[in-house]
Amino acid sequence: MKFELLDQVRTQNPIAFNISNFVTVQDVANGINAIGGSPIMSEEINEANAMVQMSNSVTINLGAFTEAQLDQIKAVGLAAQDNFKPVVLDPVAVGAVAYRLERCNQLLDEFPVTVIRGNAGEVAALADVEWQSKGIDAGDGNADVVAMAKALANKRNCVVVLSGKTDVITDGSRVTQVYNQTDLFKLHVGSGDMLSSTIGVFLGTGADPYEAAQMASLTFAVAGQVVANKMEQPLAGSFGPRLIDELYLINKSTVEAVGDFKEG
Ligand SMILES: Nc1ncnc2c1ncn2[C@@H]1O[C@H](COP(=O)(O)OP(=O)(O)OP(=O)(O)O)[C@@H](O)[C@H]1O
Ligand SMILES: Cc1ncsc1CCO
Ligand SMILES: [Mg+2]
Repeated sequence: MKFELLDQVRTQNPIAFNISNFVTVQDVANGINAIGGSPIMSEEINEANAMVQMSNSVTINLGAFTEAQLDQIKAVGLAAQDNFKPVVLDPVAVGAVAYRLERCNQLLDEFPVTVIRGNAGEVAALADVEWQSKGIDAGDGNADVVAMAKALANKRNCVVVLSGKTDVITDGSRVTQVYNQTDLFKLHVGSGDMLSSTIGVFLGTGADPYEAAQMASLTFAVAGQVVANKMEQPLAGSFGPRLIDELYLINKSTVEAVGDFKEG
């Protein structure tokens, strides 16, 4: 685990370009700022090239895209490819809506992505594995989550972060599992979006994508667990702002001390 990547994020303050969704954009922007990145959002195709060129990474969240916006998303993806900028893709609810799955797979055919971050239902859908997704949530299934994360990583030649009670990070051969967690993540809509954009910030340091995804996932999970442990009462409404505070306060020593993971 490259714990020092957290310090690198703070020193470099990478510009993290996000195509976000209107539901969670504020939490995503503040989360990026708190961990040490510099967020910028845009939905305008005419500035797609400029946005990508000035940014250190791109995070594409498919939470609430429209058909019209797909042209911008494709332009951004192709610009990232041309400019060697890492891309995180968050395939929101592709396991629950066939239209989303079709458009997401089309995008993945059109440009390469560095990391796909989704819940089990989303990863299953992209890996063609049987699973019962539920809206934006993971839903239920019996498939082996490590196997399907690896299958997707190999299919799309990228790193996959499959989030859940345990987070699975894989490049198709290596697998890391992060055990830190709190149920409060599930009560805060957009925890997953924030995890994806946090991965984008770590990728913006120029670090190896697998190592960046590992350390971003561990830092985010530890931050949530630290907040939950400090809360007098586990309340959904105050978890969100306190998570942003902890993303600001968290340091390498805390992640090293509290981090609970297995690398393989
Ligand atoms: N069952 C669970 N118990 C504890 N933590 C969880 C659980 N499921 C997910 N998490 C944590 O919640 C965070 C967000 O992951 P999740 O899988 O909920 O993403 P998501 O479904 O895309 O969320 P959202 O739609 O709210 O953005 C991750 O840090 C993950 O570790
Ligand atoms: C609730 C919701 N609907 C579309 S995106 C989103 C936020 C979680 O990604
Ligand atoms: Mg999600």
